[in-house]
Amino acid sequence: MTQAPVNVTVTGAAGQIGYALLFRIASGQLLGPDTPVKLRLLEIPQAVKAAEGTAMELEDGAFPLLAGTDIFDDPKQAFSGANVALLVGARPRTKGMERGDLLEANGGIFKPQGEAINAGAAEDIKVLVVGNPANTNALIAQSHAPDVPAERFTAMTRLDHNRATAQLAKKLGAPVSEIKKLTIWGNHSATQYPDLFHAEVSGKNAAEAVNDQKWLEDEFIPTVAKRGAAIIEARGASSAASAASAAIDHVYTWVNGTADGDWTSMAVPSDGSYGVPEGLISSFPVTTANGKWKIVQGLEIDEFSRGKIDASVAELAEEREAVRKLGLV
Ligand SMILES: NC(=O)c1ccc[n+]([C@@H]2O[C@H](COP(=O)([O-])OP(=O)(O)OC[C@H]3O[C@@H](n4cnc5c(N)ncnc54)[C@H](O)[C@@H]3O)[C@@H](O)[C@H]2O)c1
Ligand SMILES: O=C(O)C[C@H](O)C(=O)O
Repeated sequence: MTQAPVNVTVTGAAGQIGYALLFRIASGQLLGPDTPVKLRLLEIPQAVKAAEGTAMELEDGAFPLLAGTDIFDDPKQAFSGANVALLVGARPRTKGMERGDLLEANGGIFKPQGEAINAGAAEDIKVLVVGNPANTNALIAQSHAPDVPAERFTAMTRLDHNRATAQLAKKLGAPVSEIKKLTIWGNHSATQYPDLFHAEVSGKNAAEAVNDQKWLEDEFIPTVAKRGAAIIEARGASSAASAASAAIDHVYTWVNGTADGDWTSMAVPSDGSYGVPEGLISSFPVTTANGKWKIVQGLEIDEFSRGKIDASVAELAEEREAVRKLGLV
């Protein structure tokens, strides 16, 4: 190890995504094979013991890039000096819980975490929110970190992006590596819009290669948008390894850059591009370079896509209104 370790804070470390994520971070897949990492795990007090068990297993992995693991139940300590923060721990929806209750419960998590990031994270902090409702949780955290540049707060739609890539590859019998420029627009929810009209398969337009609007509308979009629910139905628990894998992809791409001629999907604070109200944390096509993301500009949006993007963005605006009323942003 030649460079100083990068501090990676992971919340919800004893949860199922945490279990799938931490070993991949320790093995170098989050930041690259030359970057040592120090893990800072945040859990609620009742789950600290389980997190300690995971830390023992991390030790037993003898990962050359893992410079240590510390466990906290206090956000201020966990985010102190953090260079990368993966906000995975969230309050799941339970029976009888309304959306407003869920937003309020998560406000109790993401407000203090935003404040802790503001108070003590490193200058170059990059935040990825995975815990649902991810876009609005990211907005809550970002609103409570006024000294951190807003663009450092992102939410995860990479899992949706990867799901859409896999579905398209299957439909066309093409390798996933041939699929480029796919976009998820909007919210990480059933209203999200996976866009094939700008995507390419082996250099050709994906929507033209599919040439089947019925499949696109009746199968592709609902399959991708409702995949999370389908996994819960099949597994009896929400996606974990694929979510962890997407979190790795999201941060790796943010830090190491998108390939020439390609882009990825990230939920980022809108600058008003494509008519998405400023400040909403909405998914866009983005390129990344030198640790910074940029929304891809100048794409033509046809009427069909416009309607789908507007519907998902309207849901994000409603969520923002709901958390505004709760005094959370
Ligand atoms: N954005 C996405 O694509 C995506 C995909 C899958 C899952 N998710 C979401 O990710 C979240 C985590 O999923 P999971 O399967 O790991 O859940 P889980 O219930 O297995 O684990 C969540 C962990 O978070 C911890 N936690 C709760 N409050 C916390 C707090 N204030 N600080 C620190 N830790 C806290 C819990 O103790 C628990 O260990 C859920 O909200 C889930 O809906 C998002
Ligand atoms: O946890 C969920 O509700 C689903 C999850 O966001 C997913 O997309 O798999």
